[in-house]
Amino acid sequence: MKIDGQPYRTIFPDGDAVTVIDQTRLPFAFELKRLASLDDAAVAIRTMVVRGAPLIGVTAAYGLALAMRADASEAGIERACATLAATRPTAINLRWALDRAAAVLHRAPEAEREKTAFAEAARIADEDVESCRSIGEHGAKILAEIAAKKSGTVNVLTHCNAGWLATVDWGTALAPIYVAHDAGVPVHVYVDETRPRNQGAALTAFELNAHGVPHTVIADNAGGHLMQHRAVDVCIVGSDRTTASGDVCNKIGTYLKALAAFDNRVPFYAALPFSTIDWTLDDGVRDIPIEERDAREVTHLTGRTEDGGFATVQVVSPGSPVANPAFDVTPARLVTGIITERGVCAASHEGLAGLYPERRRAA
Ligand SMILES: CSC[C@H]1O[C@H](OP(=O)(O)O)[C@H](O)[C@@H]1O
Repeated sequence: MKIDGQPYRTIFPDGDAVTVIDQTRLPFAFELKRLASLDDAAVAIRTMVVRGAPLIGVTAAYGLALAMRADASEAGIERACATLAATRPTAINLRWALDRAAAVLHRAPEAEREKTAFAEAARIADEDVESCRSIGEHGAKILAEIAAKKSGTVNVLTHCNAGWLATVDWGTALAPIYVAHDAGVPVHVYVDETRPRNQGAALTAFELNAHGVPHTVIADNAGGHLMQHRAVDVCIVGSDRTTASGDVCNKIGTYLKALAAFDNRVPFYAALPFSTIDWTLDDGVRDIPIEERDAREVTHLTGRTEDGGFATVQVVSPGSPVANPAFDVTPARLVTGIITERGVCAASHEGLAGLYPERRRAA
């Protein structure tokens, strides 16, 4: 997407390294960061310099390529994959990208593995851009239908950041909003701030401001009230891992929005590319690993001071124990539909197998 008229991807090759947007500095500073080694890539994922399931996967693929420069042996591939896989456990795109790139590398001569790995990472990145653009096209039809039916602005609620900053470009949940907005469909977005990392308030708001999309930032706890008062026409969220049965794992708090949507008969969609589907799982609540992040993310907040600097302050009573699960799972029964690069389907085995027949399980 564009920043001050300049087109950007969230990650791109930069000589013998890769450059990413440092998302920990947004929205108050737009800074680029060079990743020149496996460890640089691993730290960037773990500390959320880069975040968002598809972007995590692409960064891991480039991290594997950077690792090949140092050690392109079979053991080097395994060690690099283990290091990158250990950074964050929930987004399936990480494992998916590493498995895909490693399979290509095992078939390549050792001397060609660095070049081969960079080429595969670039292919994964390009595919992500095309998948997300297609998600936007399919999802925009839903928004256009709602706007036409009500003869007015379609109000979308979204949670966390599933925009172009969470992918290589376009985004997943925000892609339909960009496509609809650019096509002249009147769209307004309620942006959940999304405690504790505030990806909504910091990143989604930054994106929508940059693209000129009307939006309103709200406290996480306001969404249910707005849905009760018919202020929300549809919810669209992203996903870090969706099971073959349509259970949707996403940022903590998504499940609560889905419950409020279900209770108020507000359509609730998850937008995700093929690389976010875990075909090996059926019961997401039971089987998807939920990342537990550092307590400091809950006890402290970092933001801009009145004089334009940065500061971190404590917001929780000292000494109180803290829990910080980073994701939750919305059961398929609460999901109206899944918006993918191949179209929109029901959140079910049948729905997903209909879009991905090559994944249909033997009866
Ligand atoms: C398009 S994936 C976006 C997804 O990733 C976010 O998690 P995190 O910021 O911790 O990487 C969140 O769950 C978003 O919905």
